[in-house]
Amino acid sequence: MARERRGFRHRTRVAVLGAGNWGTTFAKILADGGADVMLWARRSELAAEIQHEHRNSAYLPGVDLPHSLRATSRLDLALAGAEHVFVSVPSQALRENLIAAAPHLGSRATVVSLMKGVEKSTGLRMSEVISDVLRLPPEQIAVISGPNLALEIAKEQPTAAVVSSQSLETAQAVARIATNRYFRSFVNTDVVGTEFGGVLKNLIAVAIGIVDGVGYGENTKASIITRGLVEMTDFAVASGAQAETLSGLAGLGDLIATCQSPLSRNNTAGRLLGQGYRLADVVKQMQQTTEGLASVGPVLELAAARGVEMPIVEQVRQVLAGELEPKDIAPHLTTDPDDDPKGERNTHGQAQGGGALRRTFQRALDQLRDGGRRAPGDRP
Ligand SMILES: NC(=O)C1=CN([C@@H]2O[C@H](COP(=O)(O)OP(=O)(O)OC[C@H]3O[C@@H](n4cnc5c(N)ncnc54)[C@H](O)[C@@H]3O)[C@@H](O)[C@H]2O)C=CC1
Ligand SMILES: O=C(CO)COP(=O)(O)O
Repeated sequence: MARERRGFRHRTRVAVLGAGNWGTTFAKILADGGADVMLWARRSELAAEIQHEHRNSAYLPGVDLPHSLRATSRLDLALAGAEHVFVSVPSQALRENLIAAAPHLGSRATVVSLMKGVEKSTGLRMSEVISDVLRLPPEQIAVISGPNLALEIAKEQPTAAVVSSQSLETAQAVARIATNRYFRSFVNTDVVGTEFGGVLKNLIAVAIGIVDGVGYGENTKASIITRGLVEMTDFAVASGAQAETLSGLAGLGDLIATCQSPLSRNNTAGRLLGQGYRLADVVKQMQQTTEGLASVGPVLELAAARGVEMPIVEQVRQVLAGELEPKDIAPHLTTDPDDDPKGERNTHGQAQGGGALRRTFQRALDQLRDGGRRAPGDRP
């Protein structure tokens, strides 16, 4: 935490690894919040542009970066003395980057994932990969997620996010430095829910892009978003998350932002698929990280292992594999509304989950009736 001492202002030393859209934007958030930030870019030309011209023209055109933000392509310099290390590389490259960073990492540094994917080869969440490679105790690991389209934040449009760590103190310490006049970090201790919120909303955003590309309208999209949130919640709860987290910033909040915005790469990739492009062409066209395309397989494997049905995510897989026409994607709505007035059943008459979500809303209603303060979940 930045603190005053006899006129000397201590600025927390932090490193950000990965100078793409989100890494650069997050480095700006931290620098504007008063931290002493060193951003690591793989390419020396990019590091030089950020350091000397205060720009990252490839990823954030038109955005002026703070002059206090320094950049380097040397990992050892980026990590020297860093108390907190924020990581924003593509999920599939996290492990190799952590292995390279490990020798330069201070033994007490907190490592914070900014990423929204799962490792394809292991099915591990990003915080699990961090734990696996670096052998850090849970209180030195945190994750950040929320409705955070990078370019909007780089333009200083007000936004909120959640910092999550098993240790509330760690989450609060990270939230303090990751807060400034346009960015507010809330905290929770539900790492599983916070991470899976970010992973799963990408898949629903791909589905929304697909139906948008086909030309379907708002009813289809609203149905997919609503049923998608049920799938996200059931999957996350079966994985050990708290349902409340999925109705907070890292779940519903991010789902709304990503499904609505043309800035979303997942949404854009889906739209191209819906317009009839084949997956290989879409991948070629997407110059930036599109996590949802890599997460579909591992998420469905985990869902099968946990006995969770994910009809929308399964249809996304089928479209990606060329097994389903984009126009045939459907939100699997109730076929007989009288059959199940409270829940929603699929075409086979099976309950489509939603129990956890319903319980959350019920608890929130009960709290309101009791004169309670507010639903649990993201806290200031
Ligand atoms: N862009 C956004 O609005 C947000 C992105 N995220 C997450 O942040 C993570 C990174 O995404 P973006 O910054 O948007 O992606 P990006 O594609 O803009 O940037 C990725 C960066 O990683 C670098 N990179 C690529 N392969 C690498 C490797 N093997 N080793 C090291 N660096 C490598 C690229 O050169 C680039 O600088 C993703 O998990 C994404 O889901 C989270 C919130 C918002
Ligand atoms: O995570 C994001 C917004 O919160 C960014 O979404 P995309 O990765 O789809 O661009």
